[in-house]
Amino acid sequence: MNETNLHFPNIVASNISLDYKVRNRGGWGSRTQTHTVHAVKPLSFAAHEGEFIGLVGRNGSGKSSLLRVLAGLETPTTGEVYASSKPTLIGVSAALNPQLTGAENVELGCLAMGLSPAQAREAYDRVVELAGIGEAIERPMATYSSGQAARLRFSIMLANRPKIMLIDEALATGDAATNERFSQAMNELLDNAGTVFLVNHAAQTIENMCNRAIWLDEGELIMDGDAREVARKYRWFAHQLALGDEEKAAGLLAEAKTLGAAGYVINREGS
Ligand SMILES: Nc1ncnc2c1ncn2[C@@H]1O[C@H](COP(=O)(O)OP(=O)(O)OP(=O)(O)O)[C@@H](O)[C@H]1O
Repeated sequence: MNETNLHFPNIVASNISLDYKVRNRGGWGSRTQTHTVHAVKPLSFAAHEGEFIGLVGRNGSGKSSLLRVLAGLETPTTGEVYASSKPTLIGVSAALNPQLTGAENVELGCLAMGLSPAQAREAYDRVVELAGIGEAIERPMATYSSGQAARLRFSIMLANRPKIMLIDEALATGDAATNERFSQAMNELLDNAGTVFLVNHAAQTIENMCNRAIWLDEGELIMDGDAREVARKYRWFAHQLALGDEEKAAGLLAEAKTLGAAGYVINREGS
């Protein structure tokens, strides 16, 4: 990615946070209590044209919640999101019908996303080729494996050529050839001044695909910077946790935080 292309922000998140109110049911005879989960703690960033941003963090760290706020599916508890066009969250807005064939769903999905019938017809071959599910395209979607369904859904969403795309784990299900095609499709989107957010548990995927990464832990923004640097630090942290060395992991987290977030977005533009 050419650094000089990184100019205009497509999304600005200003001091956004998200709390969920959760009702805890106690044991037999005890009263129901309500408590608050701080899924995303106040954070800010700007995401620019041409940026492919990976979100990393352990389970429950707030990655999906952040995507839902960016997509406008959750109202942030504090702060605001400004976007240059409506972000598309993969998997949510495709109103697909499991009783219909993949081919019929391509048509339905394209129309549901606002393409005209002529545009839907024009997009059809592109979508089917990108999904790469072969003859299964003529079978009802109810018969699809979860990977095939995810690939078709993903390809339909791309047919609309969204400028801001939010992807929650969708790529985890593809084989190497599919992922290669998806990566090409996304590079096209990035070259056309788009911005992509990708949640993926594999730090390696983030390192390979993204040019920037944000690391969340317990809803807090730990690091925001070069994908390679963030992914490597996160992987080392996760490795220590997996080994059961919580003290070392806590030290790495604290160190990453000091390298941290502040200034990355503002400084990198030289503005
Ligand atoms: N609808 C909800 N109601 C209440 N709490 C929720 C809800 N959705 C998520 N949470 C809580 O918010 C926190 C962040 O969850 P979130 O799904 O955003 O994490 P994540 O990083 O995407 O996790 P994972 O990697 O496991 O998918 C967790 O503590 C989770 O239990």
